[in-house]
Amino acid sequence: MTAPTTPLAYLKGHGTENDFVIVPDPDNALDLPPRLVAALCDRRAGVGGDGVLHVVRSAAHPEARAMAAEAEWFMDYRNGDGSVAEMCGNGVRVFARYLQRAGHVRAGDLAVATRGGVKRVHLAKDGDVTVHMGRATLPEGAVDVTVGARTWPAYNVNMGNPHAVAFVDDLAHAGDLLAPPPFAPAEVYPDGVNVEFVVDRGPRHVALRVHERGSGETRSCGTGACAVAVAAALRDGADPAASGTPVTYTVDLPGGRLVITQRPGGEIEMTGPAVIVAEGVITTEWLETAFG
Ligand SMILES: N[C@@H](CCC[C@H](N)C(=O)O)C(=O)O
Repeated sequence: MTAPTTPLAYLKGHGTENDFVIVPDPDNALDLPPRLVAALCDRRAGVGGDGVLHVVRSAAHPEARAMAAEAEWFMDYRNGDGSVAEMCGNGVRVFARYLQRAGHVRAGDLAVATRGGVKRVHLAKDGDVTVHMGRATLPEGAVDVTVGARTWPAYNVNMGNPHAVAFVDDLAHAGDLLAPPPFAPAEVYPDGVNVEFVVDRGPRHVALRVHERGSGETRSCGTGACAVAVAAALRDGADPAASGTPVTYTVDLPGGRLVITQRPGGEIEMTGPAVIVAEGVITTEWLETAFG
């Protein structure tokens, strides 16, 4: 793998305004060091985005080779600071939309390999995209999240990546979210955590703000919306396994709306939009500066 030194094709996309720089690289020929990812995501000196979707054939990537028989394409997701994350729910929808646009897949059902396992996706040609996100896990142990003088107990929900979900009276209580909200005990999330602040909007309808690990406050987080739906169902005593019926929450985020359904077997589905905004070329001059 080599760091790119010739013009680099990219696209820009978003899902409920969680925005991504998409870098197609089917043969995994590019080295994308954290510094380059962070430079691409820079909103003033780069393209701008909450993260990078590196599009690679599963067979060409050491982390995805074992999934190649099930899913031809691997979403190598990176946060805006260049760090690697296990999963990105909005990213998977945008990734699928890119594959459709590039002619790699048709509308309908497909599979995408991620570090969080293979995700089944249903892709409508001009409509929303549904991702089968798998089951949440609920690691043991109480967690508190603090902003200023306020501290809340949080639900610890893992969607392949870690989330701390705090129900608050007012989304403004989350403050400016310019830094990761402190949590305790520190050892619960040794690799950091995504933190969601949630208010009720009505029956099975919530709204949230999120501070994402590695990206800061974003306009949406798909895994975060799923974690919030799981936490809300626990709080509300809405157990799909016990009732034998699916439980659906509407989740409003600053950048749009996601609909999250938990099936009786625990499987979670997320539905929402996925948009390709632009495509272009990163110049050699800029790449030299980014590596300079
Ligand atoms: N925005 C994503 C989550 C991206 C990864 C997250 N920041 C992490 O580090 O776990 C989503 O839509 O799920």
